[in-house]
Amino acid sequence: TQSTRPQRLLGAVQKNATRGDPRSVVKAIDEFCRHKEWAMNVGDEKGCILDSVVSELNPATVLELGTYCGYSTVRIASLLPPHAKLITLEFNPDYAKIACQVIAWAGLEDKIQLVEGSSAEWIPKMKEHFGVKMLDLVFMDHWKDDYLPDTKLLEDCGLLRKGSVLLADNVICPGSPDYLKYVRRSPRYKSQYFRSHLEYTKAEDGLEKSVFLG
Ligand SMILES: CNc1ncnc2c1ncn2[C@@H]1O[C@H](/C=C/CNC(=O)c2cc(-c3ccc(F)cc3)cc(O)c2O)[C@@H](O)[C@H]1O
Ligand SMILES: [Mg+2]
Repeated sequence: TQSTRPQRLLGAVQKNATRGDPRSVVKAIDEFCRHKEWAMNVGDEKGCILDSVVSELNPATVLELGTYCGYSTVRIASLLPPHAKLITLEFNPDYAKIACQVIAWAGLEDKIQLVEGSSAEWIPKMKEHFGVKMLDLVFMDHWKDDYLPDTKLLEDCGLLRKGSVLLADNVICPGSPDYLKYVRRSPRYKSQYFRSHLEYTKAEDGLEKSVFLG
């Protein structure tokens, strides 16, 4: 049977990256996507912006919405302090299976909790099920129409505190206009646009960083 693109991406990681070396996993995926097959990872250019936001924040608890193949999961987790935790939600079982193996290859299983399920189902369970008190960082990279409803759900579930950071990918391409309007107009957020390019292309895209003001 034909392999899928995520399966071929995993193959590139297992062939070219060193087990236990997260940066080599990130590099192997970027090479694969730049020279073999494009895939919707945040990529190396926006990835550097992601790295700087994570490093500056030094978060103890991170939530990622939309694991896909685990590229940004590995990228974020490789920068977390020793006891920090990253919970990543992915509702496509085939993608979750690939991401799980990418995360294992990077040797980051201890920092990452991959949950197979939807944001709508699991955001309300964060506190009781994972013992999460507050989220220091949320990286949004799932369906773009769900950025806004899920942000409201995070607020309603009391998961954001003064200083919590929402970092959203693709606010230009494919775009999430309703989300952008909301965080830029709301007095409860201080929002900032980091201009960049759509992964592995010259098209404009960017990340929006929004600090919750409480
Ligand atoms: C709604 N709740 C959800 N809960 C859990 N997982 C969810 C999810 N929604 C989606 N997912 C998962 O996240 C991932 C979805 C990502 C959606 N991303 C995009 O569409 C996207 C698309 C592009 C893109 C840009 C230009 C273009 F021409 C074609 C594609 C670039 C990106 O960086 C993207 O992130 C999948 O793995 C999906 O199964
Ligand atoms: Mg994206």
